[in-house]
Amino acid sequence: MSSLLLTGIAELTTVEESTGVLRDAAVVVEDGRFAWVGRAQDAPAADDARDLGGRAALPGWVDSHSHLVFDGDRSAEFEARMAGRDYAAGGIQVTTDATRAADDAGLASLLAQRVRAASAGGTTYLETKTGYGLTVPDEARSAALAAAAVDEVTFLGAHLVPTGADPEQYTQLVCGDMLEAVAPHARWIDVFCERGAFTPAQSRRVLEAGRAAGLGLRVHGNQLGPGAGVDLAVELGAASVDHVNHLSDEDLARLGASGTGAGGVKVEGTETVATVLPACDLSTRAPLAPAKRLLQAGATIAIASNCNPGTSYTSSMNFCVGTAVLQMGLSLAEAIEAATLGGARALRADRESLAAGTRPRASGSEAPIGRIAVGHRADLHVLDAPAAIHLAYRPGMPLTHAVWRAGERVA
Ligand SMILES: N=CN[C@@H](CCC(=O)O)C(=O)O
Ligand SMILES: [Zn+2]
Repeated sequence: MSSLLLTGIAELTTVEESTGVLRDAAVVVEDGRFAWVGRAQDAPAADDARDLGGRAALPGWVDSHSHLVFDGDRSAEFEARMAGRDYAAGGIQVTTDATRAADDAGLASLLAQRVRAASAGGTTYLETKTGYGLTVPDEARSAALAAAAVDEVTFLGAHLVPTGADPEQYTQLVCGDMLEAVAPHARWIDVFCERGAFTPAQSRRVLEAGRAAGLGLRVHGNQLGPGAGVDLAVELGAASVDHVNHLSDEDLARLGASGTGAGGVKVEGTETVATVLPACDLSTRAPLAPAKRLLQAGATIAIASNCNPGTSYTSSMNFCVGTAVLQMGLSLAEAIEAATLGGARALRADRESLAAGTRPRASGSEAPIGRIAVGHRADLHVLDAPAAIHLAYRPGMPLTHAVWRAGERVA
């Protein structure tokens, strides 16, 4: 396999403690992984070389929360929200009806377009969820399509109790036949633990059933109001609890104690990551998740797009990171780490070997992601700017210049 030397990197944000931010840097890529990282003046020879022209580079974004398998349009719902209506979970049914009506080829094509758009925006590792099928065959179809298109698949049959269904019977279906049909395509199970969706008791049943089937746990929690999502996620050892807009002091303390920051568990790979979704908070006019306070409490945080047609119709991680800096009060370094290594931690993909009993990733790749370090997957995002702070300094500008995923140029 030939090696590639990339030089002309004015600023390289490695998200790796030992190297930090390097000026006048270079990397060597070989066999889909970083083989060398350092100052350009010290770079070894390689088979090919390319000069990036004095640009900034950073790890590819790890988008650990999206819902990309859907059809239909909900722009009218969004417009009504901008005119003052509140967001309610019930809108999920509108997308579910349109998704069920789509044929396999049409749905696969919509998904492929969305994955391409994410990739063109610097995302090199992508999770997506089911949750707009809500019948056994429709959820299995969504999971199978997702497994062919993204790196990580999450079963979210517990997204909404479909119209006309009995909540207890539907929860039973999710934990039984639906889980059995979807599990072969998925690595994770998730539940929307919220008023209007699933109660804490139903959520616990779903998560415990998923765990018994060998899936890792994720939770949508504390989005629309205070609730039991965080408590449940930490108690059951979920890899991530997402949204986290409405947190009590106890919730902050729980997430702090289960994170790898000051006073936290310090055992990487066991933390419950708090995933914040800045674009969703803007689109629903929700109070922004307290990302800075979570960090101060010792929590590990991730930033993700939550791309979906109801609450966050963007896969732009550049936008999410810029917003986290501008609106959530994170420093640039904190925001970049949350959108790269934080996402990798939320997917337990920041280390080489998978924990015993964990299912393989849909992408089949086992190289660690989220940092620019020797041995890590060569996921590189090059900006059309000399420094990464341009992500917040010039919000909304087309700053992605080039993207390498596992050593292959994808944008
Ligand atoms: N909150 C639950 N699910 C999605 C929204 C789904 C929808 O409204 O279609 C979310 O993460 O925001
Ligand atoms: Zn979501």
